[in-house]
Amino acid sequence: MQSLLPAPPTSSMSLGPGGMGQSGGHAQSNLNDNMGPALPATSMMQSQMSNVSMMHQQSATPHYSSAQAGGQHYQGQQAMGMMGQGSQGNSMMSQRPMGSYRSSQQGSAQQYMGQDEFYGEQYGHTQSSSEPINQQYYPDGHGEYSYQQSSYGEQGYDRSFDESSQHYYEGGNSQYSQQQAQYQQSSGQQQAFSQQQYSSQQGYSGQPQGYGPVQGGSSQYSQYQQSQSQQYGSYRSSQGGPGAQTQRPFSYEQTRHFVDHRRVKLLAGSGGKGASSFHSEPRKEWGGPDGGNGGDGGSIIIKADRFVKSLAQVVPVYKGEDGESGGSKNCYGRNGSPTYIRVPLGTVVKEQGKTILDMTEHGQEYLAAFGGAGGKGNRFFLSNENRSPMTATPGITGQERVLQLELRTMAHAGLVGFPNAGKSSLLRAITNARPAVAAYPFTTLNPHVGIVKYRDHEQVAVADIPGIIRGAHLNRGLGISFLRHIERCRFLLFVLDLSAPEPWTQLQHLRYELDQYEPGLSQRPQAIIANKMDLSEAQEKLETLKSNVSQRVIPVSALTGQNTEELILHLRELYDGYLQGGGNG
Ligand SMILES: Nc1nc2c(ncn2[C@@H]2O[C@H](COP(=O)(O)OP(=O)(O)OP(=O)(O)O)[C@@H](O)[C@H]2O)c(=O)[nH]1
Ligand SMILES: [Mg+2]
Repeated sequence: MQSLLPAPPTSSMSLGPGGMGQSGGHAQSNLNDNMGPALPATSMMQSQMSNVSMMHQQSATPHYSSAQAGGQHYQGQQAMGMMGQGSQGNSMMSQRPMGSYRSSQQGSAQQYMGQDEFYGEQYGHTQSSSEPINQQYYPDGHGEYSYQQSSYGEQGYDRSFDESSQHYYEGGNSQYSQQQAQYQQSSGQQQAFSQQQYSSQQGYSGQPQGYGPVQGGSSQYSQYQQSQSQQYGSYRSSQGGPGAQTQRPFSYEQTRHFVDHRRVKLLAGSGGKGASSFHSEPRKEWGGPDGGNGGDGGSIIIKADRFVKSLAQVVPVYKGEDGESGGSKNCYGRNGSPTYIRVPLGTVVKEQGKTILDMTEHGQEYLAAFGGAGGKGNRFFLSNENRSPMTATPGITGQERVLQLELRTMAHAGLVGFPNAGKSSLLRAITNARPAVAAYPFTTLNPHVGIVKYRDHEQVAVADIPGIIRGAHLNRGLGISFLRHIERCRFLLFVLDLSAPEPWTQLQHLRYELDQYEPGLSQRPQAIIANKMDLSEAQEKLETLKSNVSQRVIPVSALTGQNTEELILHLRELYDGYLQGGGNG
């Protein structure tokens, strides 16, 4: 069994773009093979490219140089970070005039790098480090922000620019970034571009504010703040209780981009109308009806894509392309092209609360809304009885649906514990995943997935999810919305903090919260991990803990790496048990 121990952990993944997972693409296929039918291809798609920052900059260049909008997005987000400092937002801008700074940039790639430098100036941090050690700069949660920033380049690796540019802004953030980009730009030409980009990329309409010419920084900004706070008002209510609001600074909502549920309205394209016309040419006055049929409307298709990490880029409304109208001379209208909604693997499609489909395989498609059939031209109605039909029918309206999309992380094992128990530290200790670690609660805001690789090439995916606290099922803390991510985990690793006064009560509370979310969830195959064994008081508590629980307790120290081998081996035992059980139970 000892030979199964991995050498050093070599691969990892991060679910959210905020993660710093480092697995290469090749690891994905291996894991997919091992995940069994219940866990196909899942978390693999969620892996991210290695984040050597110099490589980011290099490889980000083609992306950004090909689309200027990227620079604008990024600018907007940087500006958000600054504004996250509270009232410093404006004053910082005055320290460094953004307009002239931007206008001196020659291309988007340079803008990107320039901002990096600018960011470094402001915060004393650059993206040159692959470690998410930003907490030293942002003890109040800005670490998460900068962390997400550093993963920006990673996004560019494995997705088209459009996807990555939309990815970072949940709800109104994209609007915000556009406005901010506009705000920062002094050139009228650039402003025009920004407006155009907005309408074409985001497809929003009726958002008057922020689209006119810049009227002066402060008024524009205050206008923004109003709309932004409204947008986030609704977001907060769906995400977390009052605890969540007080725990995180304002920038948390601004920069949060991992989205695991979306409600989408789908309006498939309507069919084009049929034409009514008659052929006419010299010496052939009554040439008969020649009105062509209209084209069919474009359908809307949901497609699972392993390169998509979250539902952040899914917009609230999708409108399919309408079919073209038929024309004279028997010309048929063109069919509307299908519209694709790309979603991560593990997305569950629901309608009115009922699960319709589970998107678990890369490339899997679901035709969610049918386009309407095109109308018939008058040629269609030609018959022996009626030699000159005038009738032409309009196209049929496309199907309309409202669906809920829910992302559920797919991993073999889920780390469950109170905030600060050391879940992220543990994931770092046993895999190469690099979730942020800090001494304040709720450091982790998105699920992260790391891979434990064994010498026989088996791979076990371990998910780190945000901390759960007592009353989480009543939406305290970050609530239990994240529990949906461990719903699919085949086994649970309860991480207990042995520096807490009574770690065993933590265990009871965790089990209770899990069962409140889904009865029986806490009964999955599990191990209890007694973390922080390096502390002096831990040994004594370990004995009490062992006497209080019947399950196996594995004492470890995520900080020093002490006894993590036992954990890795036990993980493998659980995994083997899962495979023997058919791989789906
Ligand atoms: N002494 C000691 N400290 C630890 C150990 N593991 C984690 N810590 C510290 O505990 C604090 C919290 O660690 P995290 O890994 O961020 O905890 P978490 O469970 O991921 O926290 P949330 O993300 O907030 O839920 C950090 O300051 C770690 O350095 C350990 O084994 N020993
Ligand atoms: Mg954490």
